[in-house]
Amino acid sequence: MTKQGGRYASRIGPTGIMGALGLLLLLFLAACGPVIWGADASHLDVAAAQQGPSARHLLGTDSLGRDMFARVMAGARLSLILAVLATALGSAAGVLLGAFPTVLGRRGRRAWESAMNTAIAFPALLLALCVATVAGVGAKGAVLALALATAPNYARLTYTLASSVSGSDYVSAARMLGVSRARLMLRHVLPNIAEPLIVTTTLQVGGMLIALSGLSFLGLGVQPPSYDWGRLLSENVNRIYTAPAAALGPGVAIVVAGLVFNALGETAAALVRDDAASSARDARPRRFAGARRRTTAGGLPRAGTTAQQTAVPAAGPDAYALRVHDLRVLFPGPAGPVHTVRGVTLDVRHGETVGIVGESGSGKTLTAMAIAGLVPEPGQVTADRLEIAGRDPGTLRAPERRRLLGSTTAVVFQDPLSSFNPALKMGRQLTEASEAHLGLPHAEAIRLAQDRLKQVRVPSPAIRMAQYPHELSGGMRQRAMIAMGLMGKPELIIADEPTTALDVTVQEQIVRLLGRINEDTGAAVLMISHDISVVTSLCRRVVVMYAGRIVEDVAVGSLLDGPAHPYTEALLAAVPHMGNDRDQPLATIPGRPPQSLELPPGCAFAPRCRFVSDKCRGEQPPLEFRDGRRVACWHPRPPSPADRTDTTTTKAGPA
Ligand SMILES: Nc1ncnc2c1ncn2[C@@H]1O[C@H](COP(=O)(O)OP(=O)(O)OP(=O)(O)O)[C@@H](O)[C@H]1O
Repeated sequence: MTKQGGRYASRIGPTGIMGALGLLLLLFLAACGPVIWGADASHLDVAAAQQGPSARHLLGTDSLGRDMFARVMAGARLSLILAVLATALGSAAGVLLGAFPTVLGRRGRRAWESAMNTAIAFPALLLALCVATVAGVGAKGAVLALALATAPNYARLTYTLASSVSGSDYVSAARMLGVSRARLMLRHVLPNIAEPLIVTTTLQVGGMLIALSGLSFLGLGVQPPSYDWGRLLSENVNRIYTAPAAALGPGVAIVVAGLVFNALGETAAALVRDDAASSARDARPRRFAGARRRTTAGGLPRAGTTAQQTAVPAAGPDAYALRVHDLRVLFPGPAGPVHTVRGVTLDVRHGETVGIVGESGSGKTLTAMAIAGLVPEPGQVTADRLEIAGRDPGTLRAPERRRLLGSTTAVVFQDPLSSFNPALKMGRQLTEASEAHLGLPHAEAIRLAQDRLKQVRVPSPAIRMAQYPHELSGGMRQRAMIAMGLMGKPELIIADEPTTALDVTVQEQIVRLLGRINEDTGAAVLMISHDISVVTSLCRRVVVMYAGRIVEDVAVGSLLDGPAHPYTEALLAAVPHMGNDRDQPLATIPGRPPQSLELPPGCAFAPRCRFVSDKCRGEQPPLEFRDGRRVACWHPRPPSPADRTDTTTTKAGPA
């Protein structure tokens, strides 16, 4: 037995072993029951009618003298086949129905949810009885009725599971590569929800067997001369006090078979739970694993409000990899709309490296996700202008938009593990977009993927492509994610905290890799980080965000000479460096960033700023171009450090 096989066997436990043995017995009965006992089961012997148990007739005989034991054994085949058939039909219809909303818009999904909730609220057995009566009394009608009655439950389960998976980074990554909705569902969502669906289906077979027996018992299922356990029970139940064995035989068979399927389902569920727990343990060192990321569908910007901020200096129309003017993202909330990104204007030239920095919650990620069309619902995105590589994705039809984003933009997410589909090998994920968009033959797509992996210095690309994401180290996965972005010809690489989940040495390698790709391919890089020192090591320009707005946009050289916004100054002062006096506590920024719902009327940084004036509290400063940078402050700091005497930071005392 392999190591893996041994590990599973040791985790199956007594319930699983009983279930497995029971399943073998049921399979044997289904395959051989009618062959071995079929003749006895239908042999009429009126002289021996209605006998009690004896050595010849273990369970006695029925009213026509047929051997009840033989009938119970031979009846197993029809009982089991009908239960499996009804479960298969119900689950297949339910999964299809549950996957359907993924191709619907928001309104369509709402209507679907209401329809499903109504269908689920209707009692399943009552529905089955109605359908069985309408579809015709008999085995076919009973199977159809029960399949129809269980489909809505499956549909809702599939929908709920699919919705949770669609929020994961790897689905966003695949969406970003332009993978169509149907393909997303088939290759990325369904394989990852298969386990709970299989567990539910196994449990369902037992329930279905009991329900079908119930319909046969009521005379709505299997009709004579055919018989299943429910039918046998119904024919002999009137003798329960005189010859109980004849009635108890089929009853016990139903209960035992139900228990076998329950034991199998429970064992499968326990194995799935164990696997989930061990993957969670494996993932623990990745600091933010699972805490992220609200990126699923979400609209692309529509033209909306007027620009309120000063754009960066003019350049030719072809000079930009990205142009975004007055970008806004809001989420409807119980206390009114929550404005999370509030009028961001940002142009990135071809080949430029721009870093977005700011504390947690400043709107960095949502800005990037809005650009990539990945803001989760119910987020609403508007912009005066949004162009990637000179084209506005908002004006394109869905397939063209997918193609544009998939071929011109690459997104590197924070957690390299959650960015890949755990159910697919690396090779399939890397080649997917180029096969779908560029129409490359499979062999060529594989060659391209291997080239790209080499380009990002992943050793032995052919071996890596045959592995699953969890078999690669964190740094290697992040390189592979970058390679995946390079499968097209990206003009813009959006890297959302690409190093946060990695250890320090690997962080440095990834930052260097992004720099090299920028030089080699000329792709612009938009790097998001809360660590200003990581950004300055890669980027030539730094955009500082606070409370959903840009407060300073400055070249790295000028920034190191001296920041203009007190918030930028405070961020820089809070970076620990080798020159720090170890006896002194680290500098921190006093106070905390405002919540999106409680933004002050004036400058959002005012409550934490040492240079605050009445004007700051009352009026929001516009983002204005001055001294070669953009800054939103009523009291910008002098450009030269020599002119400064104050600091906005305080020293954190020892705990
Ligand atoms: N799906 C959502 N629904 C409602 N509010 C959201 C949603 N996603 C983000 N926000 C809010 O929007 C604001 C900006 O979030 P965003 O993730 O862009 O911040 P960030 O600067 O990237 O922070 P971090 O570094 O922690 O990721 C936060 O206040 C956050 O709570």
